[in-house]
Amino acid sequence: MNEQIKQIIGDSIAVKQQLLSDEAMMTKINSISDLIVDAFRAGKKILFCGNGGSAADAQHLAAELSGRFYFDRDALPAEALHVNTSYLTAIANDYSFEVAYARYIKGVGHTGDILVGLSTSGNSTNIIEAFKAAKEKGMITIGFTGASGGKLKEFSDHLFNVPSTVTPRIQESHIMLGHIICQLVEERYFNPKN
Ligand SMILES: O=C(CO)[C@@H](O)[C@H](O)[C@H](O)[C@H](O)COP(=O)(O)O
Ligand SMILES: [Zn+2]
Repeated sequence: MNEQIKQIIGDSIAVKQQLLSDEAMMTKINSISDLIVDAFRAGKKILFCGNGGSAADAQHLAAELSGRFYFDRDALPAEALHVNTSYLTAIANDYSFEVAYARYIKGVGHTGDILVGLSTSGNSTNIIEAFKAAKEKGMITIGFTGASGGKLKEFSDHLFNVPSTVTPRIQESHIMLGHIICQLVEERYFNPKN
């Protein structure tokens, strides 16, 4: 029993250890954080989307920015696309779940806005459709996926493909990467004097 638990924790650490030793990953985290800061300075917003646990990650990360993270400061324009359940259930019921996020992007997306999609497989159709709609709107797309990147790779301007094929292990690294980016964005945008 304890061995199984240790195995799972070890597997999660091993994925993060790979990220830790990936210098290109450090560079990418830095440059994406700057890209998001630049977008906010230009009056743009960031949207997040995902399914299941990744929907939870999407709203978690959006709230770090729209709320507060490490210190008190003004809100940043960030939201997750699934949080309006009346919208989501109506569109899923009247059209299809596949188009729910894409339709929202068509309504609110503008050139230079950023769309972050979290999909461990990289193959969730509603996320891919959202990325296609975002590209048509001139938005910047950032994919968070598993090792292969799946179909989302093709539609991602920037890709964080975590080196694992196991959904929960990938998600655990997604939220770590997302937290790091939110911290860097908050520090760089507000430049606290401490
Ligand atoms: O949280 C988990 C598994 O850890 C699940 O809810 C998981 O997110 C769902 O099965 C998703 O539908 C998987 O979609 P995706 O990551 O392949 O886009
Ligand atoms: Zn989960």
